[in-house]
Amino acid sequence: MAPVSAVRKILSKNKSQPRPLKRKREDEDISALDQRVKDWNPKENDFKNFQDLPLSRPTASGLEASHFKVLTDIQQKAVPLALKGSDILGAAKTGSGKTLAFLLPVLENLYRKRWTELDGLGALIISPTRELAIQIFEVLRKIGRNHTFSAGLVIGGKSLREERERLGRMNILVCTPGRMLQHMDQTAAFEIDNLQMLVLDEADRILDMGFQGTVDAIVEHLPKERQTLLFSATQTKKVSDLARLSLRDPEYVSVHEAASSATPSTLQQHYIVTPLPAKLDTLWSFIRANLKAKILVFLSSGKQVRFVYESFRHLQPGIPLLHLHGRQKQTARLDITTKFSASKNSCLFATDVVARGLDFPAVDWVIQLDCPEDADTYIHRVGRTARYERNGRAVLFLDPTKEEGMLKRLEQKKVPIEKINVRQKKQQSIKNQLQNMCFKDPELKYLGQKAFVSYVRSIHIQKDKEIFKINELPLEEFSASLGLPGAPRIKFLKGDNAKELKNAPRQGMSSSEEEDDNKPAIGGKAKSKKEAVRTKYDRMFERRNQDVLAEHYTKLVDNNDSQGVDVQGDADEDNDFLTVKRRLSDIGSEDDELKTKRKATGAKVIPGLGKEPLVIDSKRREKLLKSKKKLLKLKGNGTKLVYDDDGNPHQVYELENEDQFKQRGPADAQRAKFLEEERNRVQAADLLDKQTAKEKKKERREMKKAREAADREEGEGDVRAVLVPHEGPDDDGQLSEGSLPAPERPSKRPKKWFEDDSDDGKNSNRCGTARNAIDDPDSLEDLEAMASGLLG
Ligand SMILES: Nc1ncnc2c1ncn2[C@@H]1O[C@H](COP(=O)(O)OP(=O)(O)OP(=O)(O)O)[C@@H](O)[C@H]1O
Repeated sequence: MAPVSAVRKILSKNKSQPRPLKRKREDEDISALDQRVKDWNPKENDFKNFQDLPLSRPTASGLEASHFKVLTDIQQKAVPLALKGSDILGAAKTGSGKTLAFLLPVLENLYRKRWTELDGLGALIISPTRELAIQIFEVLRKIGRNHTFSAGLVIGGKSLREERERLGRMNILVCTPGRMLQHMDQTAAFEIDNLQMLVLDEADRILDMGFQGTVDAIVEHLPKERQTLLFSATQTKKVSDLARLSLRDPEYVSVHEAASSATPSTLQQHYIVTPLPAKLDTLWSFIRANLKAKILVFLSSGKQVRFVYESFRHLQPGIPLLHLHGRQKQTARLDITTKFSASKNSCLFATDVVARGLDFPAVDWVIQLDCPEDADTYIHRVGRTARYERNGRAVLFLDPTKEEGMLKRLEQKKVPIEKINVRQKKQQSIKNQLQNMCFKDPELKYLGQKAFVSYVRSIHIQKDKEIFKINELPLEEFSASLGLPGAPRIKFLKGDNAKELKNAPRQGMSSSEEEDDNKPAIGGKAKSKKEAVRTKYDRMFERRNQDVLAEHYTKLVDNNDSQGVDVQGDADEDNDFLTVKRRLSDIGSEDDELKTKRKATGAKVIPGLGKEPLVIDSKRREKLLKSKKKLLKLKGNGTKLVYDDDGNPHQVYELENEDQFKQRGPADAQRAKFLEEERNRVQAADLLDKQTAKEKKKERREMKKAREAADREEGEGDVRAVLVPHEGPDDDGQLSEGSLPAPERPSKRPKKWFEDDSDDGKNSNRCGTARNAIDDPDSLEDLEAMASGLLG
């Protein structure tokens, strides 16, 4: 997992005031602030700066230290309403400061509620991608530096157990939907009943088809009484979406709705029409002409990203190249975003995994080599440049078949875009070089083939057929332009039907958190057959040399000689519970055979398990009986029996006869019933576990509260926590499931963990604690090192 913060407690060094007196003062301050917020009327009060807002001292000083002074439009409109507790539907252009617009109310509202570590999770912030979640967490860390909340990041990439151990003590969580749901379902000690605020950043994306099931399930776990904030540059107003979140009279705050364009005014937007087979030449020529720029290039799939990155890298354009897509490891992804953020000139090839929310500083150009799936995606992609009053430029590459349709969509969304032409003099062709490279390097050729297939598939699955017309594309020439000897044959999956089309953008356009662009496109059926899901029963029957199953196995599987078993030839045709049909009456025939043999020879017969019976028909064989070891070999293993309540022995695995099985109804119905019963059983057990864990936790919390109250009375010290990411083991050791960590005893003053330009040593938190300087972390490892340094 990514870092999760630890709760730190800091001893106040201010000895001048007795402790109970200080606490009383703070209580009075918070009550006064609360009253100010209640009485405050944003319409009557003229305000431009953060210091004009009724904010707590920790937030105000955090904002100041982070150089935030003047509010942006969306902050001016949304923050006051959110401070007063309204549900908000916030819409504002990209790069206009929406992150602060929801983080400030989160900090302030929890602060005014006197939220402590013991109150559990107070706010949940959901982001569609890991990168964005990390970014939000970083901003939270900056402006929340002087608060006492614990905050964590739950985005996957590390073991569930590690995350689970710290979840119980978090006040604010920034997360991605999939991982969050996993915890909600599986972590007994994770309590969300107290949640006060739910925030969805990029709300329209989180509420769309790709995340629908997950988000609905998350919301089911949350209390209905809460404040909900939704933000996006392309906000959803769909009543059905809002109903799913049970918003209470939401305030729609849209600061740029009346504006003439949906994109920042500092953004220059162009498009060029370039035939599909010429697009790589045009991109190459563009990069060669802008070697000193910072360029972000969007492609429609991870495979395309890899091919263009690898082939351009071989060609050495003279600018650092980077690539990013959802199939990379988390550490690599973080490393690349950090590198691109820090670089002055570089070119990043990426999928839509970075299309939303990411705040790369000073990007000069956003190039859309592949057409976005819709105008909203276009708006988010170009929004990676021209952020917060900076200039930026964007170029959309369109092949002639897409020009008319896409322009129409952009116009409908108020996107001002102008056509420009490529200077033919500057156009260079790399087709021959690519062909040469693909010829010499089979791996590159293979990447090219996959890129081709994934491109065609991404067009095929698009919903908007006015833009994406697969039949009009010159695919043969396109494949040649990638350097391929011929266009790979593409067989579209049967699954690419209307139903799949609904989710198509998430698979084909690669913007999903769990991006999967490895779906088979060629020979899809054969592959899917091979990769069909294997159940535990399938695996059980595939096993060989298993003592317990040996007998059944030989009788049931791979035995086509109709002796006892009738195995179905084509697993694909059979969706039954088990793929094996049994004739159990035959299994019992062994005893009859033995009896006949004995009768015929007059010999003693000793039945063996899974072996030929041993017939004692000579002296030599009789001798065998004296050697236990040899006999064992012949006899095979013993039979394990289980006894029922009446004391009757049974085989461990008892197979019922087919007629009986059939009598109980069709196999499908039986399977459904079995699954349903098991599900209910597990759910009931889960509820019980959760309930027990909750009760234990509550008990401990009450004891702890009482203990702390006693401590405070004794004037032992002030309890404070700072927001700090943490991954190393806590000083209080492992936290067992369902239990709450014992409170840490503040023994020494924590080291300083954050520094920025304004931090001249005079800035201190409200407890007056000095901190040691540590640079801003730029990798997960740095975050971990920093946190463990602190804990050490
Ligand atoms: N009040 C402010 N004063 C100065 N800079 C600000 C202010 N608010 C935000 N910013 C800066 O503006 C930039 C964009 O902010 P942010 O990432 O919150 O935009 P956004 O509206 O969420 O964009 P997107 O729609 O792309 O997610 C950031 O670099 C942020 O630090």
